[in-house]
Amino acid sequence: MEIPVLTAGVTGTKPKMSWTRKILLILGFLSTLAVIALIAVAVTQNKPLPKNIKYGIVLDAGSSHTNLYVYEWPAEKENDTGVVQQVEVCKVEGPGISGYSHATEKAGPSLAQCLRQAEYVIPSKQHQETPIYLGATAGMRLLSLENKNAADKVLSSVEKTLRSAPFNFQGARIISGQEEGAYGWITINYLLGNFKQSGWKKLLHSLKSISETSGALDLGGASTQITFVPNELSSESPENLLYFRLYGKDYLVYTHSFLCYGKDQALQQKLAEDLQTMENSSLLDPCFHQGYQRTINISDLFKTPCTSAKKKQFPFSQLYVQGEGDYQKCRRNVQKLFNKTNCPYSSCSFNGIYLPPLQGDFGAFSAFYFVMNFLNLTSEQSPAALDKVAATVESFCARPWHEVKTAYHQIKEKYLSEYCFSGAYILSLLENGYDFTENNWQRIHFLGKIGSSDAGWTLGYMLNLTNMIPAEEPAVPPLSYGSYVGLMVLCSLVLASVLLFAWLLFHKPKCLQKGIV
Ligand SMILES: Nc1ccn([C@@H]2O[C@H](COP(=O)(O)OP(=O)(O)O)[C@@H](O)[C@H]2O)c(=O)n1
Ligand SMILES: [Ca+2]
Repeated sequence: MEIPVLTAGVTGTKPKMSWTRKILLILGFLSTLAVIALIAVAVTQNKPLPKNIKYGIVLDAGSSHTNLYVYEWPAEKENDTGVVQQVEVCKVEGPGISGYSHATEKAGPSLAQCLRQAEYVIPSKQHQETPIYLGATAGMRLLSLENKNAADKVLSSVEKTLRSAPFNFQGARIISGQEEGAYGWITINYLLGNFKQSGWKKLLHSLKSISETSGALDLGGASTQITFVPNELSSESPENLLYFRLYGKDYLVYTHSFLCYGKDQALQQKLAEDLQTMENSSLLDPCFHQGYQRTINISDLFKTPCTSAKKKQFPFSQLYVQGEGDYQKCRRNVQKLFNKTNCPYSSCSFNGIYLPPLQGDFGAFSAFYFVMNFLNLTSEQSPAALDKVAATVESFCARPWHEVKTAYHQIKEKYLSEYCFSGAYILSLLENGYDFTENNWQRIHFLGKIGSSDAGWTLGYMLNLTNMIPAEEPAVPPLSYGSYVGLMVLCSLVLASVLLFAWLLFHKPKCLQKGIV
């Protein structure tokens, strides 16, 4: 059988390629190469680089104990919002540093174990560049009022120990109540992302010229702070007003710190007040559980500047406290700590201190959280109404001490015995002191942590001292690096397709010609 020979069009010599076809072919080849190169660049450049992490340490020297916090953040993003987070907290054994007034040289060494813990958490090659700060709060404020010399010695001892640690020592000092309030407010708003204004929120805010921040309520052992942005600007009491410019926005913040109104000093005040009308040494106390007993040295009760004005001669040296477990009576008892009679301003909290009308949501942390969390009253999903909170404290106070002790045997007796008083005190402070009502009660959010970081003043303090909160919004390129590369690849693909299409259009290859395909 003869095999048909296809000879049509074949002349024996190769057909000459036209110059336009050649250029198109070269262009097509080059754009394919460019696309491959761009994709390769996109893939390799977007691989996560090894993270460059920075660290900072803050010690919160509170009246009851000291906590050491380690924070970390990516070095490149120092000025962004919400990038700093807590990676470690270490609770120092023993009392707060103000508790070393009779053995001041022991204050510093008490911090050694937590410093070693920080050395372990932070890579050794970064120890030298890691700043370390210590801020002391109301316990040291009181000690310095009572015995300035002892307070100075405690701070020197603490400084000596911190200088001997391998970190970059930046100072150990007593912070003011104003700073404590302000830094607590900065911390929670930074962690809640309230300073960051992106997308529609930014547009909405610039239209309405508002910026929603959350107020801060901090309850310690020796002082308590209230800080928020009031609705109307008033210069009635300038010492309570602070001005901040953060991320391109102005904030006028009201703050006040009540020394002696932390929950431990408030209890001392209450007992000192009770003593004034006592004829013998035994006190039936409605703020402790029935069956609970405690003996208190009267001289200890009047040592603190919070009670010294009530000091007088008593015919007994010890006070025998017997629990009665009566919440209503306790509330009436505690309420006396808030003097509402004189107010030289348009409105006051108590003791003649200016307080503008409450505004917005509040984050309540430290002992506000510890106590409410113990009483199971911190659920964010179904926040309890004020009457439910009062009923819960009331029924807890009514439980006999032996029952409470058995039910919560894992909790230290000192803490456990005072939750009834603390619950009543918190309600009295918020209701009688600050005038929270059933209408705005649910705007209080009891928070322990936000993300991985504890709510408290320490983070705000570090952000401020390391200049990590810029006054102006950092200029950011309109596109992220990834989006830029992506867009480049897309453009090249479009270009390549256009070229290919042009080539097909002007130089129809045979396979596309009618009749063949
Ligand atoms: N787990 C905890 C830890 C502390 N606390 C209390 O929280 C308060 C912390 O106050 P603090 O030591 O920071 O004192 P300030 O210097 O802030 O007034 C103290 O009254 C502690 O007893 C608590 O109730 N439960
Ligand atoms: Ca505190």
